[in-house]
Formats: sequence, structure tokens, C-alpha cells
Amino acid sequence: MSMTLSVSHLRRSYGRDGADVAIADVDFTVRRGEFLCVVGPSGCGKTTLLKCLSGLLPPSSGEVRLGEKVIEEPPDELAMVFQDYSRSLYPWLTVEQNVVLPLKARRVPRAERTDRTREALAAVGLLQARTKRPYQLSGGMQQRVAIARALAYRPEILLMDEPFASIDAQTRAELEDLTLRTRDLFGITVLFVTHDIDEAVYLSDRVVILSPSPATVAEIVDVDLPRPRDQISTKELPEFAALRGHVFRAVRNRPAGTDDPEPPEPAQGAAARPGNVRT
Ligand SMILES: Nc1ncnc2c1ncn2[C@@H]1O[C@H](COP(=O)(O)OP(=O)(O)OP(=O)(O)O)[C@@H](O)[C@H]1O
Repeated sequence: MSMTLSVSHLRRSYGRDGADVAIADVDFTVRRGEFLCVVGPSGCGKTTLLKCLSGLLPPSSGEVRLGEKVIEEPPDELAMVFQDYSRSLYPWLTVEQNVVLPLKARRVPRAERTDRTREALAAVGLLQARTKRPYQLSGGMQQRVAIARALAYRPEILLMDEPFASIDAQTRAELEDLTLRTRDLFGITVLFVTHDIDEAVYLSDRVVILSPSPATVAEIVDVDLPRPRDQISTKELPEFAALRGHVFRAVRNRPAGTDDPEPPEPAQGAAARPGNVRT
């Protein structure tokens, strides 16, 4: 049974005396078994947030808890899939060896290791490729190996940092659906960071929208679209379009009905510099 991940009054700054605040004050809870997406404007602090959640980076203040436990280092119950698949696999190991490695580290018995590895590789459609090395695979296939590794591990919580950002649209849709299916199969709690608002709405139970830097929670949106989701019919629903529009405006910090406003007149005396225009 997976656990609740809770973030309370998280603050993280960088630089001397913590002068550069990346996360001002973030509060939310990822419920058991939930698929929660985090979106926000570029540079708002999403990666910093994930690093704090995974115990890779200590918060400046506030805390992250997994169940009752305060996270201070990467917990065993957690697995992470990064955007940069080219650096997440060991090039000298085969696909199968890459997937099995964390299971060895956790001393999972040999027979079970093999079963779980094969099962995860079959789930991502890479059983046939198990003796290949990463350089023999396409980018999308390498990312599927990274996902298989996380799935074979069967974490309570799976953190994913823009995992499909550099993958072609067709493979991306397949990986989105695979992630949804395996979440259901193993009851994993997923926290997924993405730039892509369609992807966030398609996948989520809830979307956390962060404010521009330094990050606070601007809004949390419930996505009660029917499941199982479908790449075509879900995206054709009027509710999908409405949610997508809502999240889009919230990320761009514009209320409904104020799309593409005329640029405001510069204030009296202020120079109209191009650099002042926000997109
Ligand atoms: N190691 C670091 N040292 C100093 N400042 C940093 C460091 N890492 C991030 N920052 C700053 O913190 C802020 C948030 O960065 P972060 O990478 O978390 O944002 P992001 O939302 O993931 O960005 P993107 O949308 O581009 O992926 C930025 O202003 C960034 O310059």
C-alpha cells in the first residue's frame, strides 16, 4: 500500500545567505495512489521542488514527509525518472542489467529479481531488447528502460521530472498510457512534473499550479475526467477542453475572459522597453 507524501511550508533558496529564493512557500499533499501533476511557468522552481521531495536537496525550511517519516535522504520507497534518459542508464550494462541493478542493491532474491525485471520490460515492450546496450536503442526506447527500472523496483512513490519532454509525440502518448496502466496495476502514487498542460490534464487526478518564481502554490485543480483515459476520446471531451483552458490561464496568470489583452500602456514616465513585455 502506498503512502502519503506531504510538503509543508517548503522553502528553498540558493546563493550566499540564501538570497536567491527558488521556492517561497509550498504546501500540498499527494494522496495515496494519486496521480498528481505539477505545472508552472518556466524557471518557477519545479526541479528544485522535486529534488527536495526526493531528499536530494535539503529544504531551507519546512519539511517533506513520506507517511510519518521526514525525508532527509532518498528513501527506499521512492524511485525517480529524469528527463535526461541519456544519463540515467549505465552504458556498459545491458537493458536487463540496468533494470535489475536497484533490485540487487535492495537484496531482492534472484528469482524474484528476474521475474520483476522481465515483467517490467514486457510492460514497456522491450523484452526482446533485453540483451542490447543503451547505445543500440532509440531515445524513446532508452526512456522506456528507465521507466521499466522504476516499475520493477515497485516504489511506493514514483517521481517523474518531465520524463517525456524529448520524446516524439507517438511514443510519448504510448508512455503516458503505460504510466497510467502501471500506476493502476501496482497502486503506485505518482508525482509528475511537466511543462505540457495537455499532458498534465490527461494524466492527473489533480494538477498543482505553481506561481512564477519564487514558487508558491497558485492553485490546485481537480481533474475528474472518467478513467480509463483515452488519448482521443478523453481529449475530445468538453470537460477536457475546459480544464485545459483553465490551467493554461492559471499558468499564464490570466483570469478567464482576458485572453490576449492589449499590452498595457506604459505608466507615466516609464520607458517602454521591449524587455518589459511578458509573454
Ligand atoms: N544550483 C543552483 N544554484 C543557484 N540557483 C539555482 C540552482 N538551481 C536552480 N536555481 C535557480 O532556482 C530557480 C528555479 O530553478 P528550477 O530549475 O527549480 O526551475 P524549473 O521550474 O525546474 O525550471 P524549468 O521550467 O526551466 O525546468 C531558478 O531561478 C534557477 O536559476
